[in-house]
Amino acid sequence: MIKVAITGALGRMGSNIIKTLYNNPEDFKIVAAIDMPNHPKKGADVGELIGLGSIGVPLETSDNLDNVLKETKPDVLIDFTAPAPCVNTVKIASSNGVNLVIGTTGFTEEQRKEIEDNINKNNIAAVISQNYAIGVNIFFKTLEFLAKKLGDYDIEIVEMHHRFKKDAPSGTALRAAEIIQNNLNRDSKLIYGREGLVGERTKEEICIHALRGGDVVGDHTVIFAGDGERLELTHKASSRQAFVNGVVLATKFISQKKEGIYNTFDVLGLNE
Ligand SMILES: NC(=O)C1=CN([C@@H]2O[C@H](COP(=O)(O)OP(=O)(O)OC[C@H]3O[C@@H](n4cnc5c(N)ncnc54)[C@H](OP(=O)(O)O)[C@@H]3O)[C@@H](O)[C@H]2O)C=CC1
Ligand SMILES: O=C(O)C1=N[C@H](C(=O)O)C[C@H](O)C1
Repeated sequence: MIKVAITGALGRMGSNIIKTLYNNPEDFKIVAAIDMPNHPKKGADVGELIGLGSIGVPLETSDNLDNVLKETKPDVLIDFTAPAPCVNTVKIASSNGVNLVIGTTGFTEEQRKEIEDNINKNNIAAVISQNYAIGVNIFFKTLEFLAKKLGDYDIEIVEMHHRFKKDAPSGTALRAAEIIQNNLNRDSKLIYGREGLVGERTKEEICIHALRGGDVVGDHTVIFAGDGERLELTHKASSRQAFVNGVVLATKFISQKKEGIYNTFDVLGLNE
């Protein structure tokens, strides 16, 4: 039985993760659910707040995270919040020896380094992934192959998400670009959208276009455009359950690890 704490418990991802973990009592026990500091519903049953009915877990707030972790002693903390609160959560969780599953995106380079330094310094284990959907990880793996084989083609990335998404471009689009760049046999340069008299496209450009609107869960397309043809690789998430299913696997995986930083390729055995 894995004891789990969730930060961002009332959010789109956090609430769906709680529902799934609660429905798998043989594997998971939710010991803490945490959201915004000074939340007006602090102390209320989290299950009631997310439409699950009573689950006997009171809403805690992240200003009290250190005490909550000391009292509830989770094996794993799952974070789907925003960059600054996630960095703070990592510091507190790692100093309490709690392993992590991190899904938050939109970090600066400095924030990413701070997260990694804290995990390493405290000898805990963490999975960090910009996208927990199994299909997206196969999409990433396919991009390794396509970048090697179609390296001469012009490469563009298009992502679309719901109107509430705060970071752009998506973490998934940035990770896709990174994978492509690591597998291209030539120089490349990331750019973000185009406007004005942009002139002829250079071969080096990999341009990311971020679309926002409606309730789109998460669409990503990478276009390899050559002379007389183009190849488009698309993944579309139609339900957040796709991400949640990967989070469940990552939580089981990281509960068995002592230390180190892992990604979803490690969880899914895609490095072999
Ligand atoms: N890796 C992956 O597979 C996926 C990653 N994501 C990423 O996960 C993150 C969350 O996404 P989503 O669930 O849609 O976002 P939401 O805004 O729905 O959820 C975030 C939750 O965290 C809360 N929160 C904000 N600040 C704090 C804080 N200081 N302490 C505790 N809780 C806080 C928010 O409260 P409030 O609403 O009051 O601000 C909200 O309840 C994003 O970065 C997103 O890109 C999303 C889907 C999949
Ligand atoms: O905010 C979201 O919703 C999502 N965020 C992740 C990202 O930034 O890539 C993953 C997914 O696309 C949904």
